[in-house]
Amino acid sequence: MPALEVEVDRLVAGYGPTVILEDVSFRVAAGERLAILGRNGMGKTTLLASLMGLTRQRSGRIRVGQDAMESLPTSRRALGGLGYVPQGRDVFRSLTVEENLLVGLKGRERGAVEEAYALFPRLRERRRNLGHQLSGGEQQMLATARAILGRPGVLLLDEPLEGLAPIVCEELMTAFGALAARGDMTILLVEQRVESALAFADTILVLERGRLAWHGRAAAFEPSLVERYVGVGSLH
Ligand SMILES: Nc1ncnc2c1ncn2[C@@H]1O[C@H](COP(=O)(O)OP(=O)(O)OP(=O)(O)O)[C@@H](O)[C@H]1O
Repeated sequence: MPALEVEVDRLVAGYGPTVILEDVSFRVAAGERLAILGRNGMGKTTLLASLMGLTRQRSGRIRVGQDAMESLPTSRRALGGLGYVPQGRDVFRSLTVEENLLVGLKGRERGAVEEAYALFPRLRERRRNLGHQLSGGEQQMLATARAILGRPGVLLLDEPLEGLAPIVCEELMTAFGALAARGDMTILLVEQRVESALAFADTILVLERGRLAWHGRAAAFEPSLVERYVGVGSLH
C-alpha cells in the first residue's frame, strides 16, 4: 500500500459520557512525518485511539486516503491502511518473536518476515525468544515490526520511547527514520521526548486539553513554544 493522506475534520471524541477531544481538525500529507506533542493527559493517546475507532466518537470526520473511516470498526480501519502500535507495546508474551511477526503478516508469504529483520536486526537474533523474555526496547521493535508487516499506508506510534534507555531510543529513532525514508508510509508519532520528536518530524501538532493548540512546520517550533506547550526543560 502507498503512503496515505489523513484528514481529520472537527473530531469530537472521548470515553463513555466524557468528551476528551474537542473540535480537532488537521491534515497530514501522504508520506509526511507528524509528531503529536503536549503534556500528560492532553489527549494524544485518545487522538490515535480515535483514528483506530477505539474511543466513543461524537462527531466529525476521519478520512484516510479516499476512505471515510469514522463509522468503520477497528478491523476495517486496519484493512483500510492504518497500522497502530499502542502505548505499552502490545506483544504476545507467550509467543516467540517469529510467531509474533507471523501474526502481523496478514496473509503475506512467510518470507516477508525478513523485512522486519532487515529493519531490526536484533529481532533476528532473538527470533526464538518468547515475547516476555525481551527487553523493553526489543518489545517496541517487535510491536513496530509486526505493524509494518501489514504494509500500512499510515503508521500510528504511541510513545515508543517511553521508559527506554537513551541508546535504545536512538536505535529506534534511526529505524523510524529509515522507515519514513522508504516513502511508503505516513507516520504519526506521539512522543514525550521532544528532542527526538523534533528531529524526526516534518510537522508538529500540539494538543492542549483536548484541543489543537499549535500545528505547523517542525522547524518553526521554537524553544519558547516547547516551554509553553510541553514544559520547561523538555529539551534537556
Ligand atoms: N479509558 C479511559 N476512560 C476515561 N478517561 C480516559 C481513558 N483514557 C484516558 N482518559 C482520560 O482522557 C484524558 C486524555 O488522556 P490521554 O491518554 O489521551 O492523554 P495523553 O496526552 O496521551 O497523555 P499521556 O502522555 O499521559 O499518555 C485524560 O484526562 C485521561 O484521564
